[in-house]
Amino acid sequence: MLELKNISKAFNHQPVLQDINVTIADHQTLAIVGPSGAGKTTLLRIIAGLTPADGGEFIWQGQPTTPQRLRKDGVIGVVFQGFELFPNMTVLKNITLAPTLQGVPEAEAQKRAQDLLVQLDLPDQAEAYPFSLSGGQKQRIAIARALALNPQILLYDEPTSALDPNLRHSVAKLVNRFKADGMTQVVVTHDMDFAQEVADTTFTVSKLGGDAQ
Ligand SMILES: Nc1ncnc2c1ncn2[C@@H]1O[C@H](COP(=O)(O)OP(=O)(O)OP(=O)(O)O)[C@@H](O)[C@H]1O
Repeated sequence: MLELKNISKAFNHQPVLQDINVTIADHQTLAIVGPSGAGKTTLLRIIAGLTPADGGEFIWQGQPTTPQRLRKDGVIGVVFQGFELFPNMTVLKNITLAPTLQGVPEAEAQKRAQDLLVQLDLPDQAEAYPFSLSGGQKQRIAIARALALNPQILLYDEPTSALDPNLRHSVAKLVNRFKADGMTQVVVTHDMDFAQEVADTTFTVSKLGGDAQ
């Protein structure tokens, strides 16, 4: 369980998040929803250790921690909204790069990547480059890349927004399949139908400080 207590964040003295208290329960899916500009992505980036909070506490399995430490320890994996695959690398290399940089032997990283590709229904794409893949395939590669580091919490930023609307249900099925396998997941989304399909708990971020300038 990861607890966030009194998390706050401002950009240019404009408060975006104030006193956010939310618990990410083990083996469940938390949906973070709220209006555009409310700070959903900012909250996800704070949890991922990509944006520092201005204040607040993080408690992981009962112990105080920081998101930067969780990220360093491989607790958290992130699937970015635009997938952010490396365009000059094959699918296989996209998935094995981070584990090999962390010292996992190449052969072992490749074996895990191949297993993930099978699991995600992309067994024949290992040597393909991202440009040749559909949006749905790119997303599954981005998920495989995040899973390659064996995270305990998987975060997704707007997983349906870059996809054809009719893929929404297949993404929801995937998220629910991971949950059945015991994964803890956090999904930032503005898509309430999607949130309803996947979430055990929904956390609404309210808009502070008016519209972005
Ligand atoms: N790096 C930054 N520098 C300055 N302002 C930022 C930065 N990142 C986000 N903001 C501002 O913080 C506010 C919240 O942005 P954020 O992207 O977290 O909202 P969101 O709820 O995810 O919105 P959307 O649903 O439109 O993606 C916005 O006003 C945005 O302009």
